[in-house]
Amino acid sequence: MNLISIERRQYKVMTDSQIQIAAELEVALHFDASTEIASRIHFLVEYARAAAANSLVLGISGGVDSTVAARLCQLAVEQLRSSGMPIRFIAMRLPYAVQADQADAQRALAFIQPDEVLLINIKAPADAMLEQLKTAGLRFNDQWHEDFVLGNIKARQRMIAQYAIAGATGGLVVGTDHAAEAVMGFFTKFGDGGFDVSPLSGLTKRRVRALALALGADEHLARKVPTADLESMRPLHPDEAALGVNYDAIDNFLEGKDVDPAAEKIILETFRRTAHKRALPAAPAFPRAA
Ligand SMILES: Nc1ncnc2c1ncn2[C@@H]1O[C@H](COP(=O)(O)OP(=O)(O)OC[C@H]2O[C@@H]([n+]3cccc(C(=O)O)c3)[C@H](O)[C@@H]2O)[C@@H](O)[C@H]1O
Ligand SMILES: Nc1ncnc2c1ncn2[C@@H]1O[C@H](COP(=O)(O)OP(=O)(O)OP(=O)(O)O)[C@@H](O)[C@H]1O
Ligand SMILES: [Mg+2]
Repeated sequence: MNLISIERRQYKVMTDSQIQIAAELEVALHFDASTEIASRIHFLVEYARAAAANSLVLGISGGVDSTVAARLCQLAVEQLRSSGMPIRFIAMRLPYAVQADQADAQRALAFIQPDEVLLINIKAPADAMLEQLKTAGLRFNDQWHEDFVLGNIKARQRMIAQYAIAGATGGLVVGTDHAAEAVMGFFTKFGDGGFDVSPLSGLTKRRVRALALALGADEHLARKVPTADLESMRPLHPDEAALGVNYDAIDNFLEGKDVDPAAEKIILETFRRTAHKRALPAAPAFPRAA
């Protein structure tokens, strides 16, 4: 069988929804880790040059997404500096008190080798906001509800810290969103969903892990269990438990492979429900003057 017929056969089993969503999220049919690394560094280099940015800024959690995005940033700024542009990569540690997997964040920093590391503890400002909301009269259904609301405040507090540093240094905030999170709307709107450049766009989770390994990260970082780690009542709660479907199924869906019908149903329902998170703010459509 030649290459063309293999490709056609793979494409043929994709459902209409798979084709439409993979196209919307720009998931490539083919993947080669070293080509992806080169093109994503090239993107960061060209964008930062055109924007005349003095810095790239990104939070480092110890998870594989920020590990990969950060290493791409560091390699991009090194390339820019070698061509005479003064730009640095600022890695931000943004724990809420002491994070349970802080050793992994240190391990990630050792791998990334960022120009600069800034540590901001987000507990005090996040707690202060929650307290003010409660003082103003906000009531929660139960402790889980309160913890969930605080979780999104934490994600937005991290966004505030990153934009403060980017604003003060003439830099750009880097995001870690990729297709496997985007399809599920699994991010906090204007929290970790708020950024200027998105070097992992279009990748599935297994492709992010492949980039990690190709960049030289160790197996522990590359294979780490994904966690938003936003809930104080459930530290390191795995994304897959929260999503109700595993990343293998999400990746298979996006890469046009066979997916269990129950998993596909969850993915499609979640994709539709979270459309607003991938869109510009809703606005009235006024008829245009002729
Ligand atoms: N139809 C609609 N049209 C326009 N806007 C709409 C809307 N429905 C809700 N909204 C707005 O969207 C808000 C809800 O969205 P949002 O605030 O994001 O909150 P929400 O989607 O409820 O929660 C965020 C989810 O993402 C997860 N997360 C967050 C951060 C990082 C990660 C990770 O993977 O590491 C995961 C987190 O665990 C949680 O499950 C509403 O409060 C409302 O303001
Ligand atoms: N404790 C933290 N310190 C600094 N940045 C954080 C922290 N927690 C989350 N972030 C930022 O929010 C982003 C979104 O979190 P997310 O959990 O999706 O990614 P990750 O932790 O890098 O990888 P994974 O999804 O595999 O856990 C991170 O990539 C990182 O930039
Ligand atoms: Mg994480």
